[in-house]
Amino acid sequence: MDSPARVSMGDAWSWQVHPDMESERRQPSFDVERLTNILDGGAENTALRRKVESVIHSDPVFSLKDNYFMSQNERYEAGVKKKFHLHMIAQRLGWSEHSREFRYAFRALTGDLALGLHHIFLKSLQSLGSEEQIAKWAPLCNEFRIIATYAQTELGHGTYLQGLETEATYDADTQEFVMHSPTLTATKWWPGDLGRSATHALVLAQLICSGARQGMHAFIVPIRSLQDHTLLPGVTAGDIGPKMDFEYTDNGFLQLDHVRIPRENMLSRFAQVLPDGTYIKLGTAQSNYLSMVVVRVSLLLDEINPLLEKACIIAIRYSVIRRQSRLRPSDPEAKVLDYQTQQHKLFPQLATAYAFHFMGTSLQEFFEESYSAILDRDFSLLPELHALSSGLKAMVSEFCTQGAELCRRACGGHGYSKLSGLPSLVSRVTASCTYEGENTVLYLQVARFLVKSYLQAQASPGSTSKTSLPQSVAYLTAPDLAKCPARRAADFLHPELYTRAWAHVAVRLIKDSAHHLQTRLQSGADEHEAWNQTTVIHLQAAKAHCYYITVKGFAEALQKLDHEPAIQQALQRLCDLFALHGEISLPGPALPHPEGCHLVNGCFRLHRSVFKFSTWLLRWKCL
Ligand SMILES: CCCCCCC/C=C/C(=O)SCCNC(=O)CCNC(=O)[C@H](O)C(C)(C)COP(=O)(O)OP(=O)(O)OC[C@H]1O[C@@H](n2cnc3c(N)ncnc32)[C@H](O)[C@@H]1OP(=O)(O)O
Ligand SMILES: Cc1cc2nc3c(=O)[nH]c(=O)nc-3n(C[C@H](O)[C@H](O)[C@H](O)COP(=O)(O)OP(=O)(O)OC[C@H]3O[C@@H](n4cnc5c(N)ncnc54)[C@H](O)[C@@H]3O)c2cc1C
Repeated sequence: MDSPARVSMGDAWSWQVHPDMESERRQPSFDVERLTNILDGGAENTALRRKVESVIHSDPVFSLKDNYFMSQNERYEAGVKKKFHLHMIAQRLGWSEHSREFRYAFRALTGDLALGLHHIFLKSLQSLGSEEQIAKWAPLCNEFRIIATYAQTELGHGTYLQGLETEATYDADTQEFVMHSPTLTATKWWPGDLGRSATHALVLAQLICSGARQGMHAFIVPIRSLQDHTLLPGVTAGDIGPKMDFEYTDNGFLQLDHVRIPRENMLSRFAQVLPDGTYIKLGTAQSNYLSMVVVRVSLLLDEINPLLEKACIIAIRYSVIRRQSRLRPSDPEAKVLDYQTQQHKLFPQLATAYAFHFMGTSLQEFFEESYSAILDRDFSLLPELHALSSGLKAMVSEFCTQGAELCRRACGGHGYSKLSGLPSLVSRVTASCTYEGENTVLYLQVARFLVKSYLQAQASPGSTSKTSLPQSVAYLTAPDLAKCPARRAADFLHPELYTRAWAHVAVRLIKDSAHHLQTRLQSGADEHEAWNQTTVIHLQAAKAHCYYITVKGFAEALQKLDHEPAIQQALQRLCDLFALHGEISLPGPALPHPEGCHLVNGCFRLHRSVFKFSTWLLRWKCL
């Protein structure tokens, strides 16, 4: 069970649970252990998670007590020490690289480990490498005989991958690639573990062979000696210096001066260069972007949403034991959680964390189904997977960043103390809006997919482009709501209604964005200018689509809990709150339309009643 909150009992500090916390936890309406099992994916996983957590929390090497008093160098050294200490524990206990044990250990350590990019290198190797290359390099990584990073972003380009300047020129005479940074802006900048740790880098570079530029490909480049860790000839690298967070990761820079690597070092699942320099394309133009899709999906459940979950737990526990001011002059000082404004700050964040948990689980299932097909070079599901992973990474990181900051502010002065844990959660989750694809750019990728899907849905029946739509946009062809069926506020508490309402909002925005685009084109703007002039509404459409996907995923997950009525009812309140609060937190999509206003007005009235339900529920689960 949860560790007792250390509290002051008069003058003596004790490890007993605070009486206010104790009272909140008394007489739950549902079986908390069963809900815990559901969130863990089964009782067996709960037991395993707790076993791993006890190993981590009882080991003094993993103590966090000095974290906030360390310099950047000390944080980095501590991160490396913890990483290898965990690796030795894993070897001793038989935890394998992709095991549940490792996931639980990482989560228990709040990712406070160095060499995070070493694992992103491994994911990229498994996505882009041939079976032979995986067989060669994966064991070296798993046994830490090499330490690797993923070096894609340059000083001059992070988003626009077609603009990457690092070159990989094939020399048929020696069957080697010549890796070179032709300009200052070609300097690789940001890759984690590059500044001091990595011995190898997966360098994403423009392939030049047979006299042509073939686009971005991935090359394994040795950068430091395995004997004495010094930089190899032609390699300049170092740390990029202080950052907003991630002090335990040595984000670095890299310049290559005509560094030669063997032909076999280009990852070749989707493209090959033959000894004579012939280029063989085995995938699509974007196949080498696959590793970013893989990482975006993995970050949702393993890195980003857990940061909001932790912020909610800290802030709601604080709000139960913090007493401030009086609800009535004759009352004792009130728990700040009893103020509706405090509930209005925190409960939607908790609902969001639960919504993202269930959505992330269903995205993971879709990912596993489509990823294995893509590895076999069936790319039919890749456009939908790219759109889903891009949009949901953008939305989850945006909402988790906003939510964690709200939780921090809800804790008053203590929320500004690093010792609360909240400032670090906020500064860490903030980075997720930028890394692995800047959010605006990723939302626009979704918008591009939505406009294409909408036009496909509008194509005349029987026309060649009238093929069936991908599952996640099937709602574009569903019969639209002629009028909002709700007649009173309580009608909005029906998942089927609010899911359809969100589909309606998304369809309307997608339709508006497509029509705006058409109008610009008809007024004479070329396709690029017309697109740029309508990107703000495209962004709204993409956000509404992602919110609809999340509401739908959460509601569908709860339908599978009929055998757990008490838990289902409790989580239903969270789903209601997430769905309805979205109409307020994303006011743009709903307001302009009569139904939309009806929906929002209903939400405001309803919001309070949902809060009443949730006050009682939510104090419980996360305490
Ligand atoms: C514990 C540790 C935690 C922290 C770890 C942090 C680690 C961080 C690592 C990094 O940040 S690594 C670097 C990440 N960088 C990016 O994500 C770059 C973002 N930019 C892009 O993804 C692309 O450049 C773009 C913005 C999507 C643009 O692509 P492009 O330049 O090719 O032009 P478009 O015309 O927009 O797209 C053409 C075509 O390609 C499809 N597409 C684009 N990306 C993908 C993809 N990833 N997978 C599949 N398909 C993709 C796009 O939909 C277009 O398709 P069509 O519409 O033409 O069919
Ligand atoms: C903590 C952290 C860790 C990182 N780790 C790594 C790593 O390990 N390896 C690695 O390769 N990279 C890494 N990165 C780099 C990261 O991937 C890039 O910062 C990210 O892709 C954004 O690119 P950029 O910084 O060039 O910003 P830009 O792309 O220049 O974005 C700047 C602004 O321009 C806007 N913009 C850009 N293009 C468009 C467009 N087409 N339409 C509309 N607006 C646009 C963006 O929305 C944004 O507002 C890391 C970054 C951070 C913060």
